[in-house]
Amino acid sequence: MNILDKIVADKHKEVALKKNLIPIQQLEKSVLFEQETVSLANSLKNSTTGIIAEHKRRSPSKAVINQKVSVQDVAKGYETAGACGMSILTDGKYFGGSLDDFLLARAAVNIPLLRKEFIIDEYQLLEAKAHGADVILLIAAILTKEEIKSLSQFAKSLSLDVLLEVHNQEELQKSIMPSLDMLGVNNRNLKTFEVSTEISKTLSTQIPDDFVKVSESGISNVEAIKDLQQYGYKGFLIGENFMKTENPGQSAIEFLNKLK
Ligand SMILES: O=C(O)c1ccccc1NCC(=O)[C@H](O)[C@H](O)COP(=O)(O)O
Repeated sequence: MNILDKIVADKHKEVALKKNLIPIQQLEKSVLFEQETVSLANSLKNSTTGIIAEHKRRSPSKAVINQKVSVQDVAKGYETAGACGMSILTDGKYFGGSLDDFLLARAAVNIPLLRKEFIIDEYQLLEAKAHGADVILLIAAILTKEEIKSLSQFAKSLSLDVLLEVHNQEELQKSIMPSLDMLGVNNRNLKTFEVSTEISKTLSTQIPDDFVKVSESGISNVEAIKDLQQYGYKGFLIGENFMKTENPGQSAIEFLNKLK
């Protein structure tokens, strides 16, 4: 079994347990559930930099990245830097994240927040909404076309933006549908962990103009962004490059200063 299959198998068990612990009605009663969302897609469209900065303590490909920094400090640093949005890993087992991290970031900043999760069930979208998310991620590699359609439509009914992630042509072809706001190309093959921004370039011409194009993973310098902008990319998801430093917020500030 590859790592992605393992993550998804664990996620099914986790969601089944949570559904018994916290009923949907309780999620819907959260004050944040009623909060108006801010569109990441609009923020990217209006930006010349397009950085979505990520909070990521560890990962299957890199083990520990940063266990020391506080999520609030990271969030405030990213907002000060001028990031268009922040992505927060909420998976505990493989990434060391949590929904508590999400709440702390929500309380600290006003920029759009993306719940970075392995979404396989509508319940996780209600959780995202109840914790103040503006955007959710759907990963084509772990969902059927029908699941992408129903989950994205449900997310839109909750006023959440949808970022759909692909890694190859087949995933892209099954995913193009009007209930998505952004199409992300993950430069990391989630089964082998190989990383190359070439895949963003190759798939760029096949992404219709109606979607905001986002390039994800393995971006570590301003030159890579300038290059990807030539292929129509408006958003750039960066995690490790900031998180591996002692002060991720400060690293984002320096990075964006070079980009502006
Ligand atoms: O990062 C991993 O090792 C990983 C492994 C398996 C599934 C997902 C994984 N990462 C999620 C992401 O897509 C990245 O966190 C995100 O795009 C940022 O990437 P990076 O800038 O390379 O940290």
